[in-house]
Amino acid sequence: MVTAYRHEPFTDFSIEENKKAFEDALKQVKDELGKNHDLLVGGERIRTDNQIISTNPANTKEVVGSVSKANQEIAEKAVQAASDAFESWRKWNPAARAEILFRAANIVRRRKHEFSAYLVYEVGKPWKEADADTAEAIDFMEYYGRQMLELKDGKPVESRPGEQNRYIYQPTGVSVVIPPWNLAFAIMAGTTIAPLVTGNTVIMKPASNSPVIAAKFVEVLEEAGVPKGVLNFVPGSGGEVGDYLVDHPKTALISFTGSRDVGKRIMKRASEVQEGQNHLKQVIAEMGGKDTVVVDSNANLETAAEAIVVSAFGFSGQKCSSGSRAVVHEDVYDELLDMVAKRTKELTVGNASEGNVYMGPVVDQSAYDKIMSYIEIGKEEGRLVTGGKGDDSKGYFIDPTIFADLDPKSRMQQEEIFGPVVCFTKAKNFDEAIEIANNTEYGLTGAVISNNREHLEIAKTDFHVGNLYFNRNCTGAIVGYQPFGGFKMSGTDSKAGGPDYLALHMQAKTISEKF
Ligand SMILES: NC(=O)c1ccc[n+]([C@@H]2O[C@H](COP(=O)([O-])OP(=O)(O)OC[C@H]3O[C@@H](n4cnc5c(N)ncnc54)[C@H](O)[C@@H]3O)[C@@H](O)[C@H]2O)c1
Ligand SMILES: N[C@@H](CCC=O)C(=O)O
Repeated sequence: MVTAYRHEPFTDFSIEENKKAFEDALKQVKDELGKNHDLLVGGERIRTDNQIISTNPANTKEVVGSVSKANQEIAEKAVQAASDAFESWRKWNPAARAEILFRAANIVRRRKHEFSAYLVYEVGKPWKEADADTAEAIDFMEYYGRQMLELKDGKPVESRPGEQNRYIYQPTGVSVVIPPWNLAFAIMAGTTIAPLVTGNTVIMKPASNSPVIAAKFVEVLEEAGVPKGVLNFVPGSGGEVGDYLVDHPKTALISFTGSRDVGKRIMKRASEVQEGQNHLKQVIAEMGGKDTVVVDSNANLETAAEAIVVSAFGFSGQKCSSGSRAVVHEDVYDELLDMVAKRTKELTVGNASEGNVYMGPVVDQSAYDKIMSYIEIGKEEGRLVTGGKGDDSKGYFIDPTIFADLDPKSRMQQEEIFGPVVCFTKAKNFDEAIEIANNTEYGLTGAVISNNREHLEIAKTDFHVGNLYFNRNCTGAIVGYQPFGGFKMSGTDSKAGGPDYLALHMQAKTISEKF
């Protein structure tokens, strides 16, 4: 019997002992930085001349580690290894596969701050965000392990006299897992272990900004007992290795999380049936967001201000769930804008490996340049209220930025910026606010801050997002509590961390016998 699932508690860094433990972990990891990490194919470690160098975005001179880079030849070996290993792994007792996840969860739990410290160095996470990312990775292992135990004998269907019917799940095959860099541990881990625990074999191609944390997790899964060939670790360029793996005729399942454009490309390529391929590929594609916090006329404005700041600036706005739009009833617009600006000016920005801060850097030069160019667009399309400055001399720092008075159709209110920028738009009434909230191509998260029950009921049916939050921020879904995934161009609504997720990695089979 396993214990009931409960999400991993977050660390309270206001407690001196916790703060000290985290500082110790940062020191320990600092001493380890710069190591080489190998590829893993068929259980064999491979070191290549071509390396991905991962650096700290808060201090670009600091090398976090180097990771061997695969080419198409190595990718091909990985597919063959995964295909061979599938023949035995698919027959493993699902409970034994789940036990590997429980073991892995405990390995990570025992070294929790160490993994979070890697996230601080590799993607510039503030402590709280790093701690939440590691906690979510643990949650995925604990939750999916338990989900597999529930699904292992299939689901009940009716039988009739003289006829017995069964409905069971079987693994799909070779799975290609392509995670993003932002929830660098949680999403990478969750999307890797879901196909594994359901009996598929995996080729994981990490994001190039976060390959070291992925390499560390691969080590954990090996230690926990994942057999050779079942998990293959193949860092490489999206265009070269990513396309190759997506196109491969032996690929049965693709689990992608990332931007809309790459997601669309993968969907299109995966639908092409290749020579020698006698199946259709299953694709999970979770993509971007342009998420809105709607504030009603009778809202508690303290709650609203807090929700907007947390949604917009948590992890520097680099979450698909980030609330980059605030749509506010005209009666409270000016007052709320002032409150949000005041809070925003108090936020601390800096290098989280040197001390705890609210916001770290953005992830790389190209993200920095893109966000700064949106800030210029914002100055033309709206009114700069606070922020707007950046400094990339040591790391990629951008001040938390607010623009006001944006047209709902402006580029700032339509395009995913993926940085610490929130744009305010005024609405005449609640209906108009929901209409504006729905007017992008995305449909991932949204929040409504209101004390009007009727309006909340309207939002339940009319606010078209996969994750809708009332009187709170629109980020931070917890595994097993708020299954996560979006509508429209935000993706396939797979609901990671939810009860339907594992089934997407399997094929349901009906067996009917006449006696
Ligand atoms: N909906 C969600 O659950 C969710 C979660 C996190 C991030 N995101 C989205 O992810 C984006 C940020 O992440 P990102 O910058 O890593 O996204 P990205 O699309 O640039 O990259 C995601 C992954 O795809 C790989 N890739 C790139 N080109 C590829 C190709 N041609 N074939 C195969 N793989 C390829 C990358 O190497 C990376 O591993 C944002 O748009 C964000 O909203 C969505
Ligand atoms: N699941 C995360 C977002 C993942 C995307 O970046 C959240 O709910 O904030």
